[in-house]
This record gives sequence, C-alpha cells and structure tokens, in this order.
Amino acid sequence: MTEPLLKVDALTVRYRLPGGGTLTAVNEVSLDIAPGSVVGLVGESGCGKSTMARAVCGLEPIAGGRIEFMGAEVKKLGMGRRPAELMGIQMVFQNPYASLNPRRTVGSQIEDGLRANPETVSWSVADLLREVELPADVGGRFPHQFSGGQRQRIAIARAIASGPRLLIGDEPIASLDASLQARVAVLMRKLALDSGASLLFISHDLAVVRTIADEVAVMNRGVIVERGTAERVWNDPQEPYTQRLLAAIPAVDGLGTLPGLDA
Ligand SMILES: Nc1ncnc2c1ncn2[C@@H]1O[C@H](COP(=O)(O)OP(=O)(O)OP(=O)(O)O)[C@@H](O)[C@H]1O
Repeated sequence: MTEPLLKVDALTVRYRLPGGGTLTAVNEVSLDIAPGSVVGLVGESGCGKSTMARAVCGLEPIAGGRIEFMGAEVKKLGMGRRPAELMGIQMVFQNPYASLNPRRTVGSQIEDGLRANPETVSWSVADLLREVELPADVGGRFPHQFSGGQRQRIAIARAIASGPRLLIGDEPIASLDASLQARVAVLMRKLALDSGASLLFISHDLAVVRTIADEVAVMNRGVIVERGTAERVWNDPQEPYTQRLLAAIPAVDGLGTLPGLDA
C-alpha cells in the first residue's frame, strides 16, 4: 500500500475564548490523503474545516494527535518555522485577495511561485495563465483588473506555480458566481493532478465536492462523522447529518450544461 502524503491522526485543536474557557474546534479527527488523490472535506459553517486546514499548514497549536506530511511531523508554526509553502503545501482561500498582492502584477506573482518551485520547470507565466483559461498576455495587469472568478483562477495558477505536493482549497469557490463554481472546482482538480499534487478541497457544498473528489469526509461539530468514496456518500449517506446536508441541496445540473469560464 502507498504511504499517505498527509496523515492526520486523532488531531485536536482548541481555541481559548476571550471570556475564559476553551472551544474544541477539531476533536480527534483522523484523515489520510493519498498521493495524487482529491479529498473533499464538507460540513456547515463553523464545523472546524478551516481550523483543520490551518493546523495541517502548521498555523494552529495542536492540543492532541499528530500530523505527518511526506513522512515528517508538522508542528505549530510549521516544521522549524518553515512556512507551509516550503513544506510543499499551498492554500487557495475563499477571497483571492488573501493569496494575491493587490499592488503587484499577476505575472510577477506567478513568477514568484515559479521561482519557489523546488523542481526546474519549463512552464512560463503565459503557460500557467493559459492553463487557467486566461489570455496568455494578461500578466502585466493587476488583480483589481480581473473579475472575482478570474482572480481566483490566478490565485490557483500562483499556487500551482510553486510546485506544491498538496494543494488545499479552503472554500475556494464560495465567493464565485454559482454558474462558475463547479467549473473552477473542476479546473482546480485538473491542475492539481496534472502537476502531481493531491488536493484537499474544503467546501460546504456537497454537490460540487462530489463532482471533483475521489473521497469525501463529512465534518460536524469538530468531528468527521462519515467518510467514503464521493459516489457512496452521495448515493448512500449513512449518517443523519450527511442525509440532512444532501436534502438541503437543490437539484444539480450536469457539468456539461454549465457555461464556460470567461467571467
Ligand atoms: N481564532 C479563533 N478563536 C476562537 N474561536 C475560533 C477561532 N477560529 C475559529 N474559531 C471557532 O472554531 C470553530 C470552527 O471554526 P472554523 O473556521 O474552523 O470552521 P469552518 O467549518 O471552516 O467554518 P467557515 O466555513 O465558516 O470558516 C467555530 O466555532 C469558530 O467560531
């Protein structure tokens, strides 16, 4: 059996509350991600998905359990204060401005990613822009000159440029127009897998997650309540919480009926 790329074992993360006391945001959660796979993490707002992602990047203190990435333990502040990027993890956030510097051209930011890539790659900024379905010659523009959907695709290009082994999307489609959400999610899967990375795709939207994930983990109140192949969780949910999430989803069109990515 292949060793997992990421191994989260009984992870617990707690926050100190301002008025005293603590909140257990992630409670003994275990989750493995295999190399070259896409795992969806779904659950309602506040269930602990982002906390889990931040802990994987070494950005949260770990109250219990263990995280291993590529065989090495991840501790708070990253391994010896190495940022997640150096460990080979890249995150794409809900708000692309969290990943992009509004004062620098998008080309120069993608170039930073290419320079940080530990492998010698033959891709150029133009290649990456093309990969995210943008014109190859827009590298000289600034983030504000793009639509929200285009900015998010630039953030994905920037993340992929640095050659991560694990790409984490923390609600990366939540701020996009509904008609674009599935297309951007599909693109993210394709780029991650084509570049040899695994993808942890975090979303509250089980319908979209199901279209791109091999496996789905369902989280509720800090605990993973159900895990299985995307098809199994979608067609035959075992947990009442998952059944409620599914019942709340309106009928979904096939991906083929969705419009293109020009917005
Ligand atoms: N820095 C913090 N201090 C105290 N509590 C926090 C902190 N960050 C998150 N929380 C709380 O921890 C719980 C889990 O939050 P988290 O952001 O991980 O959930 P989530 O599932 O990602 O939700 P969302 O999609 O809304 O971000 C929530 O109750 C949240 O209010």
